[in-house]
Amino acid sequence: MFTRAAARSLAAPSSRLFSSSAARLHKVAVLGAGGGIGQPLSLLLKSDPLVTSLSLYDIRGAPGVAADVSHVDTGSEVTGYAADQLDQALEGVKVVVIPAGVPRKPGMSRDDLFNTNASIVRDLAAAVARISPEAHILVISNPVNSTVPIVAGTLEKAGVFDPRRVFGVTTLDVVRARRFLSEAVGTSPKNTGVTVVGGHSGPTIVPLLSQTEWGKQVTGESWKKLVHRIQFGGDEVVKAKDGAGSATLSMAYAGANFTNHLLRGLSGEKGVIAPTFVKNPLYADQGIDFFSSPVELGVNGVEKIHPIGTISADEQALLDACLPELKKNIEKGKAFVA
Ligand SMILES: NC(=O)c1ccc[n+]([C@@H]2O[C@H](COP(=O)([O-])OP(=O)(O)OC[C@H]3O[C@@H](n4cnc5c(N)ncnc54)[C@H](O)[C@@H]3O)[C@@H](O)[C@H]2O)c1
Ligand SMILES: O=C(O)C[C@H](O)C(=O)O
Repeated sequence: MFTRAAARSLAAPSSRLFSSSAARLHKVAVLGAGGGIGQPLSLLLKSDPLVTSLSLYDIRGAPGVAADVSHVDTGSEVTGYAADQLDQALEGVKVVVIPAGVPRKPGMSRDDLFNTNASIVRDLAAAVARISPEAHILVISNPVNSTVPIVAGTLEKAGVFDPRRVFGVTTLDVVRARRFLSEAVGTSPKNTGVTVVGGHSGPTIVPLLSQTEWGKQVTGESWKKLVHRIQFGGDEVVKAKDGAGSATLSMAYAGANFTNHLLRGLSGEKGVIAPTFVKNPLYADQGIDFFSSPVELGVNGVEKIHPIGTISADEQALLDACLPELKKNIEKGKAFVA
């Protein structure tokens, strides 16, 4: 289960950022570094002492972002790569974070992004398979429920898929759940752990509020409203940005946080647990072989997938609504690669 200690560490990346563990070399690439997420994410990764080298790639603007970020006074080297330099950008990388692709506008679902983003993600994954087949890939581009199976399928076709090394970044759902629950019950988000399982879109986002002492305090209509806000927090931002895109700054925070967790696991730290959307046996017997649940991260990536634990009848109903939608999204991604 997602322990309270692990929950606390998820909310406190900055305190961890400067308490380095093992001195390993971690070259991290950001593909889509010139974008709304890519730029602040690159800045946050430059501040992470576990990142020793940062490789920034985009079809436009990455060398400029790299020049800017490289002046920040931390130890890592930063290099920017132009559109025709993808292969160079991927040389020797340990971790590849992918926020490349188009964001939503009001009125769109994440699935509406599929037609554009599926091929972007597939082509980037194919390049990773060729140049750095042992890299860990963190997928941010939406729709995550489909883009992760696309990345996995692309690596599989290239003969280099290792389920321990492909992750859908669902951390923003956890970040929102902690923030919104802490607002509702008057606690500090740092002490308000929440496990969120399932996928990353509306009804596939399943917060397990009953598993915490604070979450249990929220019942009836308040529970329904809180769950709705966690599931549809992305829409709140899309609406407020009014055509200028979706969450970028909170996503960069969440993406840097999850990357830090992975790097800590890769560095040999024990007990690093975070929910993430991975190849997952929990519901595989129902044809759902990707699922987000608390995952222990270790020197090889996914070390152990934890079960979701005891849930309430209301949460079971959320899960029942999640699974068929998730299955459809996963199958769509797989069919695209096939
Ligand atoms: N997982 C999550 O929780 C989460 C949260 C927020 C946004 N997102 C998703 O992240 C993606 C990016 O959002 P954004 O707001 O940064 O968009 P953006 O348009 O601001 O930036 C996207 C960047 O990707 C680049 N790009 C496009 N094709 C590329 C390619 N083939 N190779 C490299 N770079 C390429 C663009 O040039 C651009 O700089 C969207 O799909 C969005 O839906 C996911
Ligand atoms: O809502 C979006 O489209 C972006 C992202 O998935 C989010 O949850 O903010």
